[in-house]
Amino acid sequence: MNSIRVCFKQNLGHTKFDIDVTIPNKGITSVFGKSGAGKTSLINVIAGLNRPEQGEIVVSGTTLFCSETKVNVPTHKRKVGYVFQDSRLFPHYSVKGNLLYGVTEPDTQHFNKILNLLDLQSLLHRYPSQLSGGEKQRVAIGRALLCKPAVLLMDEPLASLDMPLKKEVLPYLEHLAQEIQLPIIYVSHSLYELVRLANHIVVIDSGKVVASGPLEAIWDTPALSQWRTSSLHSSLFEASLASHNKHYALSRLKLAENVDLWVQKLEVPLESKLRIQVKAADVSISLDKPSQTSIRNILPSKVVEISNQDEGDQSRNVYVKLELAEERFLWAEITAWARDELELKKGLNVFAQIKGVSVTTNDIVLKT
Ligand SMILES: Nc1ncnc2c1ncn2[C@@H]1O[C@H](COP(=O)(O)OP(=O)(O)OP(=O)(O)O)[C@@H](O)[C@H]1O
Repeated sequence: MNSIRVCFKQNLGHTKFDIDVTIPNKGITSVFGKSGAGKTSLINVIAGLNRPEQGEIVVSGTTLFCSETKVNVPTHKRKVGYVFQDSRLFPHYSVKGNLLYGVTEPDTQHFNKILNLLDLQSLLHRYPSQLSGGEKQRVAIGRALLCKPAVLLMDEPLASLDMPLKKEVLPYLEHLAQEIQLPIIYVSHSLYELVRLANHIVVIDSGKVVASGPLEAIWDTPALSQWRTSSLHSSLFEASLASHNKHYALSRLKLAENVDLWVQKLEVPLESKLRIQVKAADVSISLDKPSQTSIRNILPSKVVEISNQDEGDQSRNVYVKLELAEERFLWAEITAWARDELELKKGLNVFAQIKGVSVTTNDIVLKT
């Protein structure tokens, strides 16, 4: 009942799709994978734009497609909102006309809520040709939401925007995910968008699901690690805001029982749930507990893995995986020289050090 089940088999061109995945019925699920992996085809099956040869699609207890019982709800009756890469607004309709297109039962309260969420009031009387790319996408999202869908499908909605415009639209998407009780399935191949937006991730390759789960759990698996360049090598944590130190403008985040991290002060309420990204390059390792140091975060941990950035090249930096608590791992990037001098090996107890100033608000995303 409280999930979205997508199970189907279909041959499209050279790709043999064989998908069987269950997606949570809330928050943002990112469908992630390289170009041609099958991301768009997956959401098109949910929307009814692709009809699979075999399978079952169920959204919140409603069967949209079942090959066995011959159910195939037509697209316009599926209660599915769809936002494409390009906004696909009607050029001869004003923003208001575009927003209300497809609305069968007017609901002023809902209309005003969506206008506020996406900040569309001042655009209502403009025409698409008078809007920026980011504004067009906000209107397209509003139009999809005004039809009161049971699920919102978004196919790389930021792909056609350049970085400044992406940054302009992203906060709206973050805000939307917190404010509307609606599952969003978000196709992307951007790690940046993934970290900012996704609660859950489904990684697709050649028409098959290679990983599915909460982002923090999948982040460290081979399904995603192959996407990370060395500058993006990092650890992801779910954390809650435990306290503020107003005097020193710092906030304390709880990563696990007895594992706290001081970061630059965050303007969010206590106990907020956050996602935090700690770059491996900002973590150093000490064998003894440093006593007189400027570094605020000194976390007892154990070495569980040492991997080379480039196997066989001993001169390069290495990545050390440290266990902070059960199922809480932190990556440190150090030189091969430091690894040898500290005689690091699996099972060794060490201290991880992270500067309080190295984790900034850019590395922290509010989840609730
Ligand atoms: N209607 C179709 N007919 C034939 N082949 C198709 C059709 N739709 C998709 N395919 C093939 O299925 C594969 C997956 O395509 P899809 O568009 O779903 O990938 P994608 O992951 O969304 O890619 P991109 O990120 O480039 O949009 C590709 O090899 C594509 O050529």
